[in-house]
This record gives sequence, C-alpha cells and structure tokens, in this order.
Amino acid sequence: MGKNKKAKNKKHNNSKKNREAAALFFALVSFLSAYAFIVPARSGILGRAVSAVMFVVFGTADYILPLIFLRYFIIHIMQSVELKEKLDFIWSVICIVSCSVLFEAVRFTFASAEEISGGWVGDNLYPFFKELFGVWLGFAIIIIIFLFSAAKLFRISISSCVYNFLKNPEESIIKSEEKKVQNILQVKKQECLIQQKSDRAVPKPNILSVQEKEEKKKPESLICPAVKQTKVDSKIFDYKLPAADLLKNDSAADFETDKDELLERAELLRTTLADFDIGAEVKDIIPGPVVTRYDLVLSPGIRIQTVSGIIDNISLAMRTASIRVVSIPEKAVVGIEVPNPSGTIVGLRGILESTAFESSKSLLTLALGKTTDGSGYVTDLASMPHLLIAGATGSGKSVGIHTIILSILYKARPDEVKFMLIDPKRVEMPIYRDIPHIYNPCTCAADADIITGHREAAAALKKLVNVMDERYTKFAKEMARNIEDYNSKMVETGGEKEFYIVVIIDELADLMIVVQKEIEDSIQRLAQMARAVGIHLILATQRPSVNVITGIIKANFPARLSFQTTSKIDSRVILDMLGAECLMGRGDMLFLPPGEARPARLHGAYVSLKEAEKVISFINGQNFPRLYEPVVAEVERNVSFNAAEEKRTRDLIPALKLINERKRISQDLLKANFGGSARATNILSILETEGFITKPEGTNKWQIDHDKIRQYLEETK
Ligand SMILES: Nc1ncnc2c1ncn2[C@@H]1O[C@H](COP(=O)(O)OP(=O)(O)OP(=O)(O)O)[C@@H](O)[C@H]1O
Repeated sequence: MGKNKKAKNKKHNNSKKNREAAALFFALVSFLSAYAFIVPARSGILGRAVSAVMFVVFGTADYILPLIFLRYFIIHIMQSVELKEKLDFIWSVICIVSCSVLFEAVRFTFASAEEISGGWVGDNLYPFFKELFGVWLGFAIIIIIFLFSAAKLFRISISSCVYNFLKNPEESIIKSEEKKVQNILQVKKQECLIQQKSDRAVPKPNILSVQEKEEKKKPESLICPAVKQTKVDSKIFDYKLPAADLLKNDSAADFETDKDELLERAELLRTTLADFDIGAEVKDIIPGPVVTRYDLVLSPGIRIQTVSGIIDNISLAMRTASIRVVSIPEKAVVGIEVPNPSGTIVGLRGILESTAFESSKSLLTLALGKTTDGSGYVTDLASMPHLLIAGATGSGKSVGIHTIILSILYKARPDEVKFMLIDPKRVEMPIYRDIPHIYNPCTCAADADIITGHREAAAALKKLVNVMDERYTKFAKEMARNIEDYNSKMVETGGEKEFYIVVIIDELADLMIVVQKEIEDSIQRLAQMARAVGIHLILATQRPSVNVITGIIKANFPARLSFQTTSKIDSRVILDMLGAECLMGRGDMLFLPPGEARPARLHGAYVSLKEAEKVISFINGQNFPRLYEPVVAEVERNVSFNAAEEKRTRDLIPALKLINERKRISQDLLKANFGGSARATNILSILETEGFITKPEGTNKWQIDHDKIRQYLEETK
C-alpha cells in the first residue's frame, strides 16, 4: 500500500513538472513565432525559415499560430481543470486549417484580396469545398467551422455572444468582452479553490518534526510546575524506586513520517475543502504518533464553523473517522487533527525517561501521554488539585488510571505517597493490593486493601474527612500552611512527616447509585479543603451524566480528563464543551487543566497488565513495611470547621427567625427572603428533616412546631 502511494505521488509530481515544462515551451514558441511572423527580417535565418515555411503551408492563417500557442501556454500554466489536451489539439488543427481555407476562399471570391493567401492547405482544400457546396455556401460553412473551432479552443460561448448581440447590439461586443473577463476570473477563482495545485500559487506546507517542535516554545501546560517539595528520606528502611527498563520500549518514540504521504494528504484535505467552496492553505503539518495535525489558513471571510460543519465530509474524503477541528489562535490557524492510517501505541517508558518527568520535583507527577505532535505530556496532580476522568466504556479509562498510579510509583516511596483505591468493579485494581503504598483510614496498616464495597467506600471517605480535620489541627499547631510547609518544618525539627494521600475511585457512578448521599458530602468536603493537607482525589466514571457528575462535584474538580464519549452531551458534562465525542478511543483523550480554556489532545500512555505486574513485583520484592498511624479517634465534629454544617446553620437560623416572626411558612416566603427557589426548597427540606415543620399526609399545608423553633433559637442565641 505504501509502495502504491509512493508511486502515485511520484506520478503526480512528474505530471506537474511536465506541465510546467510544456507551459514554458508554449510560451517560448508563441513569442518566437509571433516575432518571426511580424518582423521576419529581424528574426534571423531560423525565424525567417519558420515564417516562410508556415506561410507556405497555412498562408496568411499562420498569424493565428502564436495565438494558439499562447492559449496552450495559459492552460498549461494554470493547470486548468478544463484542460483536455487531446480535444484542444484537435480544435487547434481544425481552427488553423479552416482559417487557411477561409483565406483562400476570400482571395478567390474577392478580387481586391490578392495579397491574402491560404497557403498549401487552403490551396488544396478550398477547391474541394467549392465543388461540394458551391462558392457562397462553401464560404459560409468554412466561416462556421472556423468560428466554432476557435470558440471551442478559446472557451468562448457563441450562443451568449449572439444572445447579447440580439439583445443590445451596441453593447454586445463590450458585454461579451466583460463576460470573457468574468469567465476568466471565475475560472481562476475556481481553479484557485479547487485545484490550488500550483506550487507558485500555494506555498508548500512545512512538516514540523518533533525536534523542531521541541526547540519551539512549549505550551505552558507542558511545563511541569516544580512544586516546592522536600524529598523525604526514610530513616529506617531502604527503598529503591522502580527502573524504567521494567517497562517496554516506547514504539512511539521514533514514529516514522512519510513526507510524500503527508503532503498528499494535505493536498487531499485542501481539495476537499475547496469542493465545498472553502478556500484554505495548509501552512504546517504536524505529524504525531497517532494523529497528524494540518494547520490551515482560511481565506478571508470563511468561518471556522463552516469547516466544523463539513467534518463528516472531510472524514469521508480522508477515509478516516474521528477528525477534530480546533482553532489555534496563537498561530491564527485552524487545526484539523486527522488520525494516522496506522497509529502507534504510546508507551509509558518514553515519557518516564523524558527530562520533563525526570526533572519534575513533585511526588505526584503524572506522565499522562503524548501530545498530537509526539512530545511527552507531564503534569502535576498536586497543582490540579483533584481530577475528574470520564469516557465511554472501552475508551481507555482504566489504562489511564494504571498510568497515573505507575507514574506516582515511579516517583514516590511508600512513606511519601499512599493510595486509597476504591474499585467497585473489582477487576482493575487487585494487582495493587499488596504494594506498601496502599492505605485505608478505616483499617490498620497491615489490613489495608483495595476498597470494593459501597458502604465500605462511603465509610472510608467519611473517615478520610476526619483524617483531613486531624491534619488541619496538627498543621495549625505547627503554624504550617500546607503539607510542604509542614514537612519542611518536620525536617528541621526531626519530627514525623506526613504522606500524600491519593484517592482513586474507578466507577463513581456505581457508588452514586447506592450511597450518593453519604459520599457526596465527603467528596465535597475533601475536594474543597483537602489539597492543603496533601489529599487529592481522582474520580473516574463511564457515565458522565449530570446524576453522577453533579453540580457539587463538578464545581470542585476544575481539572478534567475526558476519553471518548458516546455523545456530545456527555462531552459537555465532562468538559463543558464539545470535542470528546470526536476522539478515537483507545487512550485518545482531552485534558483540561484548571484555568485553561482549551483542552490539550493527548494519547494516553499504554501500560499492559504484564508491565504493571513487573513494576509491582519489583516494589513488593523490597518488603517495605506498610506504616501509617490509624486515625486514633473519631474527630469531633467541629461545627465552625465544617463548611457544609456552617452553611446549613447559616440558612437555618434566619429561616427559623422568619417563621417565628411571621408565624407561617411557604416556599414563596422563603424565596422572597432568601432569593432563588432552589435555596428556598433546600431550606424547606432542612426544616422538615430537623422536625421544625411537617406536612401531614393528605394536606398540602406545613404544620409548624413553634415550641421547638423557640427552644432552638433560645439555645443558639
Ligand atoms: N493508551 C492506550 N493506547 C492503546 N490502546 C489502549 C490505550 N488505552 C486503552 N487501550 C485499549 O483499549 C482497551 C480498553 O481500555 P480500558 O479497559 O482502559 O477501557 P475502559 O474505559 O476502562 O473501559 P471500561 O469502562 O469498560 O472498563 C484496552 O484493552 C486497550 O486495548
């Protein structure tokens, strides 16, 4: 297939070169013949000889030859779509022959036209016409043949000339000239749009290699922000971080690019757009291991939405699915991401060995994958601070989670980072059950395991909130603002450092069905406050619906990672924009870092189960003890510390005061005083659950427990 394409490409290039040579040849012949015919005396022996021979053959009609050559030059140089070489040649022959016969007929019919000659051609053919049709009819037929062939050759419409002449005889000539100019412009415009094949008209797109790209400034998001972090050395136990060679070599590290094929596909893209009247020029081609991006400069007045609107047609023409259109404002171009016919698998090893990963000081450095241009993409979970992952089934979420876990295992010792893994599906995480990094706040270190039960998960999350509270109290005593601050203070004082806790939930939807109420509260509190104390959440779901990724969760997870989604709606839920539905699956993803307006398209690094097992057995082989102090006691629920509780009481007391004052309660009354019907409904439900109001069955009226309200207000005064 590759050979075929190369041959086709070679043929295409050759024919282009031949046409250019032909155009040059006809331009020369046209100029020289015109010069020789007009001033034979000054055109040397060759010019005089050519002029004489042509005169002998075609007579006075030889003047038409430079015009025919000129026509040939134009159609070759413009590489017109109308170029029909054989037909044009036939019309040229008919045109010059009929012209010779016409001159001979004029010389024969009008005595005053003695100087005119039909040459050898006219001399021999005219008698034949005269015999066959007679003088005048023969004359008319020759004129018709001449005009018809000339019109065909020079692409002139006789009917429109006649029509214009009949309509307005005075202006007909001018009009037909105007029309001709218009036609030429139209043809030129069409040729520019549809063909754009001439190298003079369209500059060749640049193919940017990975090296070139790396020399260019890297996007901000690629530069891993170095988190101020003191590396913790274990006092007692030695521990070796796993080596990269436990993983397979990265086949995407040296992906091959066939320049001819890329140029051919760029050409195909351009002509496809031109077919839809979209003028565009391919400025750059950025080949990557899985997709290639073609940067287009659109003609003035063409909207990016017009290009997005024909995405299916582009896919059809390029014979590939999952094409994505992105605007790249910094280059003022529109990028068309087209999957490569044979995509490479991005390996984790290449990214782990990259300088970006190696130089990153954060223990929570994630090697997510490679960008569309093939450079490794490294980011820091600590700065996110929590991550929401979504994607259809089979899109690559689980592999993505393995990549995330392994990235951290390649950076952090077991006493520096711990994982609380919640896996209701019970199939993805078991391989990690024995690593010393496993953590469960509900059990002692030795019993820590992957959490698979719904209630168990809810309890663990709740307990983690306690851990968070406990850490806050501890940090406050040391006057430390965050975990980095606290750990560096511990290094100075020789105290015990705190480890990071990464909570990963694979299939949030499963938990939300059973224990939504319990976990949502904990997730919200952790997401809002846990970052400073070194707790980070990663939630993954294959059902990114509003019931699973609720407003509360979404608001607290600014970093989103979307694999292919089944619908545009899902893409909107996870990314707040379209795009994820156009991904290719199998690790193709859009990563939206916090604060960024546009997501980066990445190809997730792939780690097979075998590779992961190798790394894990290396870690387990070191027999590093699982050490962490269990949460000693249930931390007392400190009302002022609990943001949700605070919010509740903030609305509850004014609502109770209002009821006490008005001696009635209704949704409208609450709405008028607190604003927003959602808030009013919320307050009503709090009042009802706390028992301040009840609605007896069969009635639609609230009953108020005035005594309870008065008593409560007295107590909280
Ligand atoms: N980064 C990748 N590169 C290449 N292939 C991948 C990649 N990620 C996933 N795949 C392929 O896609 C398959 C499905 O991936 P994965 O199991 O991670 O999907 P999933 O989204 O977790 O699905 P489910 O939600 O059903 O568990 C894998 O078996 C693998 O063959």
